[in-house]
Amino acid sequence: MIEVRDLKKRYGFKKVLNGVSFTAKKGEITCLIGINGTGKTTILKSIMNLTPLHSGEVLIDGATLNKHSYEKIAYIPDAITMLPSMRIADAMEFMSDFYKNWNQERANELLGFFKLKAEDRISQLSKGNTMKANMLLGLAMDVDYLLMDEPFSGIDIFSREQIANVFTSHLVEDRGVIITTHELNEIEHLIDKAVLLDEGRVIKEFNTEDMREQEGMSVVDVMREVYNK
Ligand SMILES: Nc1ncnc2c1ncn2[C@@H]1O[C@H](COP(=O)(O)OP(=O)(O)OP(=O)(O)O)[C@@H](O)[C@H]1O
Repeated sequence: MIEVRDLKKRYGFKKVLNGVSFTAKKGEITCLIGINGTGKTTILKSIMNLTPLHSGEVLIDGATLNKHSYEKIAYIPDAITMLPSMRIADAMEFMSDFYKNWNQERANELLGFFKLKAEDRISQLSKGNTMKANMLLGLAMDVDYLLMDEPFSGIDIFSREQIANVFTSHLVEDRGVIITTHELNEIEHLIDKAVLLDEGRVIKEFNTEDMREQEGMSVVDVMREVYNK
């Protein structure tokens, strides 16, 4: 389980995280939801220790972040970090050289799943295919937890559906996923837990199935209730 405890973060004088706490379990998809600028990316970067925190802590399977944590967790940012001149095959080779938990077999399977060609150059990929290549590089890692920042942002409905399908496939299996979004349409049915954020705070955290069964409310219903106040 990933436990995020009372994260506080400022950029200069601007408070971005005002005491964020939530948990994300293995085998579940946890979705961080909030409008632009609420701090979703900052939370993911904090979990990965990519940005210094003012206070708070993150525990991965009960332990504070240490060098072994990175063998358990992969971060898929909202833009591909490989050089545009690289072919997808070069990017895969780079990952294989760099990370010992790179799984080439899964990477090859993901190529087929996303209908990508290994010989294509990153600079020549469409936006949707760039996002799929980006996801491939993260999903092919043998890790217990995946953090995905806005995987559906700005891409067409067919690519969004294709990416959504990956969540129900064995390629995600029983891993723990934290995903951020400000649009829920394609993934509402996939998520196990919703964490609603506003101005750097968690304003509601709930299990989506329980909410449906006990209150008869979808995630979008809860969002309308919470954000339209
Ligand atoms: N490096 C930085 N320096 C200063 N301010 C920053 C920096 N990075 C982010 N911010 C500010 O912190 C706030 C939270 O940003 P963050 O990217 O975490 O939000 P977000 O919820 O992921 O937004 P989006 O949905 O647009 O991706 C924003 O107001 C943003 O302008």
